[in-house]
Amino acid sequence: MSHSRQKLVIGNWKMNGGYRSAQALLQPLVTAGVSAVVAPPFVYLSESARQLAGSSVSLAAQDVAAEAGYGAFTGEVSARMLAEAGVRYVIVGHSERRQYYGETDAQVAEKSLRTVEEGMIPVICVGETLAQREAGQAFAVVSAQLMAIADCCGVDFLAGAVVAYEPVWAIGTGRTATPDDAQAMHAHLRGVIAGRNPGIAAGLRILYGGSVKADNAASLFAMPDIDGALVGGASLLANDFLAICRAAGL
Ligand SMILES: O=C(CO)COP(=O)(O)O
Repeated sequence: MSHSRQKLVIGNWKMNGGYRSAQALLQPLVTAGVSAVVAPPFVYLSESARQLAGSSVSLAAQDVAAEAGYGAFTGEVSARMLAEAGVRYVIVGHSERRQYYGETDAQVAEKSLRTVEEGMIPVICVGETLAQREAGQAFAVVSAQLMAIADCCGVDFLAGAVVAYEPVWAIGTGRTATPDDAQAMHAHLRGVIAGRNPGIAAGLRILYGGSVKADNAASLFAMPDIDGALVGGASLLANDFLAICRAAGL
């Protein structure tokens, strides 16, 4: 059974931007009327929401607190605050958070739950390291990361989520997974979810991330199980990001 999934392209600015460049990156997207999603750093979210009001561009946050509501958690930003600021998607479990800040699958699951509780959509990131790929463990590692979320939150939870496959060795390295390699992983993940619930698997959007550029986006998007992209470096170049959105038909 074929299932039409709307493509999704998210620009993850990471810890980049600057107040002026944030404005300069958003304006061409607004003018172009493209249905893209951008994830600026927390401090730019409110101002970005004002700039994007009435446009087809949506906002994502790069992380969220695992704790709900408000409370004494210095330095944390809660899902409720993000929702109030006009955020629609939240990136959770990015490999940089897992690697540098020790985020666990359990924390990623909690953050995903908080996101949905506040009416937003979690973008759950999974991906293997180069050592894991070379050891032939890529499929096992990545499906375990995804199933940890499904086990904790329930597989039905994925109906309101997006998954991003980002092989760690392809992030910021210029070394993109080949469309065939990415497709193989996406099909594997969809198959694992289908084992629990075929309907949810068919509707689940699985994005690819890792050195997606204007010149390789179309070949990735042509793959049947690649439903869009989570773009890092190229999302900081307005024309390149726009070209990637266009390649997705947005
Ligand atoms: O980590 C990424 C997006 O979240 C990918 O980053 P690059 O596109 O810079 O490789």
